[in-house]
Amino acid sequence: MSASALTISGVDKFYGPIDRGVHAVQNLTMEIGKGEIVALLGSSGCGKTSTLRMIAGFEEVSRGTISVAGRQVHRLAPVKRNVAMAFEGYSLYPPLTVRENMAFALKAARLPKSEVDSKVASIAKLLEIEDILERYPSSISGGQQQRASLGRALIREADLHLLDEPMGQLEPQLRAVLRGRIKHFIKERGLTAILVTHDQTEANALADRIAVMEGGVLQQFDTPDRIKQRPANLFTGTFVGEPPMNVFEAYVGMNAGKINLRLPDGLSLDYDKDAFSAPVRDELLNRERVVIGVRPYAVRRSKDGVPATVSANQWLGDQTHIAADFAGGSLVLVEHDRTRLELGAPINISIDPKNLHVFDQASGNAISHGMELA
Ligand SMILES: Nc1ncnc2c1ncn2[C@@H]1O[C@H](COP(=O)(O)OP(=O)(O)OP(=O)(O)O)[C@@H](O)[C@H]1O
Repeated sequence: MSASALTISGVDKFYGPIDRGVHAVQNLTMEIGKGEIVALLGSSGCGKTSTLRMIAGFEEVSRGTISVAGRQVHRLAPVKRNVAMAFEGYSLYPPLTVRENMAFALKAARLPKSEVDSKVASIAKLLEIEDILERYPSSISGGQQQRASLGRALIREADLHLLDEPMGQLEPQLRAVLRGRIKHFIKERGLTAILVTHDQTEANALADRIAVMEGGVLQQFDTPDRIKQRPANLFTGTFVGEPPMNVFEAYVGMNAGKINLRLPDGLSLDYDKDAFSAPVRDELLNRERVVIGVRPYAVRRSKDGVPATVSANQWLGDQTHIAADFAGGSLVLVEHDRTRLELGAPINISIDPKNLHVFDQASGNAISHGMELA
């Protein structure tokens, strides 16, 4: 990795007294390289905004340290951190026009007027807000305010750009266009950006690495592909990916030379011993119970598979989502063709062992992904 743009070490955030208040962020440690785009992804209340606000300096750190570009900043005022932030609540200066809001930091840094004008013009074009530059924040829509706030952050030269739900108010089409442009803008200039989002499409599209958070705890910090292919635990496995990963509890056994994963309702997935690598096989056979997971795209129908009953069937225009009652629960499979299956129809499903994710039943931590140990 290139030089560190941000180092967070053992950071805790309590709202209220330390060790007694709300423990919003728990022992967070992460390092972000210069030029990286990182998404903090998680559901509401997972601690992502608290993390961003501690980096910016709008919330105090209860414990631990934060360094930006090699300089400890967690005790400094926000203006001393050389960090630019676009806020979810926009926080534009009401008495200033959109142009003045965007130019504010550049003027304060005494950049020549011609340079300020050309920077404002190019970012306004990028964000499609050229027509509202002379308007005041109170007279523009929420989506326009959001883009103005984003422009005000991106225009600055800073060690770190923090973007809090930067496109939450925008329509899907505009959001998709801007995502591409913003990523290009950030990469072209070698900026380092951290964005907070609960939208995994946004995280996948923009970020080099995604930090998945839940309950104030960092669950996994990795590339989008690795998070999909090698989820660290049941939480990331089921949180990231659409439709979500199917999961079932299973008893592990060995019968007639086969490894059996016994599911509720007397069903069993049976695999040749050699279907798994020796280390994975050993880990499996060392346990009585596990949780198995399979992505809906990896479930196949096959004549000699395990029986299930269709409970829903939806054609989405480019793929079919089939839900089936299976092993005392529900299983979703995705097929690329238009599949005509009546509700209540019997099907048989099979799961290739290379697509099987296995998790520890007690901790939820991943044991194996296909052939490889986690
Ligand atoms: N000022 C505050 N006082 C007390 N508790 C707070 C405060 N701000 C946040 N919290 C709590 O801290 C936890 C983390 O909140 P945070 O806003 O960081 O989560 P988030 O993942 O960004 O959520 P959202 O997506 O809804 O903004 C939540 O339980 C929240 O209720």
